[in-house]
Amino acid sequence: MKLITLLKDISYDLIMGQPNQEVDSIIYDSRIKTTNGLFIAIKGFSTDGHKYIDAAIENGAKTIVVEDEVEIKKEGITVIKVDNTRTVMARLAVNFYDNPSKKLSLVGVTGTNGKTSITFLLGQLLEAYNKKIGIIGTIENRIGSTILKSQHTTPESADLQKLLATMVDEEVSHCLMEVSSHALALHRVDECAFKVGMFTNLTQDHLDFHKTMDEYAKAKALLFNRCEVGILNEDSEYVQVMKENATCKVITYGIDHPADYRASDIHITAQGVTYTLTTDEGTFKVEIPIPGKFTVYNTLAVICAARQLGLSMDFIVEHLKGVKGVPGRVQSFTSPKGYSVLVDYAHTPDGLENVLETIKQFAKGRIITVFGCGGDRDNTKRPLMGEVAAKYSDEVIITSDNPRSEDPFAILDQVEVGVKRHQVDYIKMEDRKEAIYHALNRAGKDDVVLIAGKGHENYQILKERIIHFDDSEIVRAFIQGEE
Ligand SMILES: CC(=O)N[C@H]1[C@@H](OP(=O)(O)OP(=O)(O)OC[C@H]2O[C@@H](n3ccc(=O)[nH]c3=O)[C@H](O)[C@@H]2O)O[C@H](CO)[C@@H](O)[C@@H]1O[C@H](C)C(=O)N[C@@H](C)C(=O)N[C@H](CCC(=O)O)C(=O)O
Ligand SMILES: Nc1ncnc2c1ncn2[C@@H]1O[C@H](COP(=O)(O)OP(=O)(O)OP(=O)(O)O)[C@@H](O)[C@H]1O
Ligand SMILES: N[C@H](CCC[C@H](N)C(=O)O)C(=O)O
Ligand SMILES: [Mg+2]
Repeated sequence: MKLITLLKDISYDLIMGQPNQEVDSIIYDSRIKTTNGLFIAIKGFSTDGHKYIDAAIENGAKTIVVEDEVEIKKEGITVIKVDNTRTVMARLAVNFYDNPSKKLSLVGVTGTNGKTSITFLLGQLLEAYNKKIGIIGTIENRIGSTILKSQHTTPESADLQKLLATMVDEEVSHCLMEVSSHALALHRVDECAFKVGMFTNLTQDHLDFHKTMDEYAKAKALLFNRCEVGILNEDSEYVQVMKENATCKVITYGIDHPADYRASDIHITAQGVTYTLTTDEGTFKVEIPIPGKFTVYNTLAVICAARQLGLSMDFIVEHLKGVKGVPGRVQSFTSPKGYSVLVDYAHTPDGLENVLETIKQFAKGRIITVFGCGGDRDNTKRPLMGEVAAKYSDEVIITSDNPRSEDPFAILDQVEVGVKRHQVDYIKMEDRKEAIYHALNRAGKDDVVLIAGKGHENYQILKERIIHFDDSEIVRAFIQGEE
């Protein structure tokens, strides 16, 4: 494609070279080899892409897009200067891939917790309705039955538009995408046309990045400027921020407050939830084989979205009865010794509180919680998660999550500060496998062991390397050894 075609709707200065330059790919990482690549220099949090322009040219880039003045010695290079390379990257990618989000029904889900769960549940309903779906999110990216590895919950704009274009080529009719607050703030989803946007909830996380809850909420609210219909949780204390910023039609769901889709008469057991749904279409009995009050919220959102996408209420209610749980979300195992184990992805104070509240409702014995907190992430959530774990558990084992570049023992100490706020038996065991074994060895009949924080993850990110690590695999092997 010619550079001049790509620059449609972008204001820029041509610093050197020629606008008819051929462009065969859009990249933001100099380490990628190209023939006629267009390299965009992004000022990041750890480094500045402008430093890698020579490396990008060495690897085949012929066009460079910059924010700063740069000196380029090599001949035959075209340089374009713009005000903001992140926003321009999104526009260039949309032009390069011919605006793929307009060619399918794009559903975006934002909120602190529940995004993955909602995309998986809605995906199951749409597949039952014979639609070919795409998923973009934390666990994986998926095109029909083809699974692709995901690096981020929401990809960078250039990668995202490429993925959406592949979905269009593969005749995907609906793409269900998790939209993280980082993605909204860092312009990864700029220029995407969402048919439906969904808001789950907003509780503490990512304050290392957003600094305040208000800034975090405002980032989430950006989604509701980009969609046709916004589906909002009326029970969230941040729903007003979403509404104030929404330029789309709004539909609400909730339990505690009047809403367009409202659940009442809720029953929660270890096997699942049932509730009565009231909408302007009437009253419906809903049954879902996944436990947790959050399952009520997640399915209310899913039902609203499915109605917007044209599925009938009868179809939705019938198929929700048979949905499969989401990998690593309240995934349960039973030991022949009579205790049960839940592997769950709760990694925020609210997520952990929700899953522990659910366990409390059905646990006949003691609750033993094994968890930790990720490194290089919001460190203010660590004592809060410790406090929640101690409040609901009979025993707490503080261990490592993904320590990343941090000292794992220091993270355990920060969690301990919160654990100490309640009277509870606790121990710190840095090695996560040992910690899980310790918990399982101590569990007796009717006890429930919660292993939280890593859910579906099959790796552990340490300072120097990433190792294979899978909570479910460890639990399964341990329980098999008891048979
Ligand atoms: C805060 C954040 O999101 N940072 C992401 C961002 O980094 P950045 O823009 O600061 O980039 P940088 O590393 O400083 O580099 C600047 C530029 O130089 C380029 N570069 C760098 C080195 C080189 O040799 N050549 C080169 O060209 C880089 O490609 C980049 O374009 O862009 C990078 C490239 O895509 C990401 O790897 C990086 O993710 C970091 C590692 C990260 O951990 N992000 C997490 C927090 C994240 O995004 N999480 C959200 C939410 C999770 C959730 O709650 O669901 C997600 O959507 O996954
Ligand atoms: N609606 C909800 N409200 C509160 N907690 C929830 C909700 N749904 C799920 N959870 C809890 O949060 C954990 C994470 O859920 P899920 O993976 O669906 O969230 P997410 O928004 O995709 O998270 P991430 O930010 O990591 O992408 C679950 O394992 C469960 O314990
Ligand atoms: N999407 C979240 C996931 C956290 C999962 C937890 N296991 C961790 O590594 O902190 C994040 O990137 O903050
Ligand atoms: Mg997710």
